[in-house]
Amino acid sequence: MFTNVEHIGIAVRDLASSNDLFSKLLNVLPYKAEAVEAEGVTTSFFRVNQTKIELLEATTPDSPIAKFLEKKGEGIHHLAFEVDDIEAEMERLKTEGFTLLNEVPKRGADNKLVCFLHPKGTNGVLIELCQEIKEG
Ligand SMILES: CC[C@H](C(=O)O)C(=O)SCCNC(=O)CCNC(=O)[C@H](O)C(C)(C)COP(=O)(O)OP(=O)(O)OC[C@H]1O[C@@H](n2cnc3c(N)ncnc32)[C@H](O)[C@@H]1OP(=O)(O)O
Ligand SMILES: [Co+2]
Repeated sequence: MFTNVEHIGIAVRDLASSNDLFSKLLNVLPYKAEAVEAEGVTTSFFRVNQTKIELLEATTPDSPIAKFLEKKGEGIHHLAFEVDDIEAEMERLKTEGFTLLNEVPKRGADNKLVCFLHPKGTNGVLIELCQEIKEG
């Protein structure tokens, strides 16, 4: 089940200057910075009540963020939803005809397991599913 919008992903060229900009805009400081090597990104997270903003800077030229910036410039990159059971949702969405970009949940930032859906099948919006990794 989709439970809420987990974060809005924004592709930026320079994390330091975008951190300053979003700190001024939101009047809060980022609560976390985290590199996700497998994605070739460094992320910075802001929280506004229940909503999170994830700023993403590319760390490799072949990163999805680098390609996005090349093609579209800075801007909203993806919409992430929290799900209660990512494997069940991936199965359901596959049955519904959505294209999964990874067949197995992969480790994301901010202690999550994630899966992405191809934007071609979601009206041009890159969708990310996130499930909190419960320690223990
Ligand atoms: C996981 C860590 C962190 C987290 O929250 O935990 C993240 O969120 S990391 C975020 C970065 N990682 C990803 O985005 C992984 C999933 N993305 C991909 O697999 C690719 O970026 C993909 C398949 C969406 C696009 O791949 P690529 O750019 O190589 O292909 P094309 O350029 O041919 O694009 C195909 C088609 O899709 C359009 N496109 C690309 N990116 C986006 C986007 N972010 N939103 C909407 N549409 C997008 C692109 O324009 C092409 O359309 P066309 O009409 O053919 O131009
Ligand atoms: Co994300």
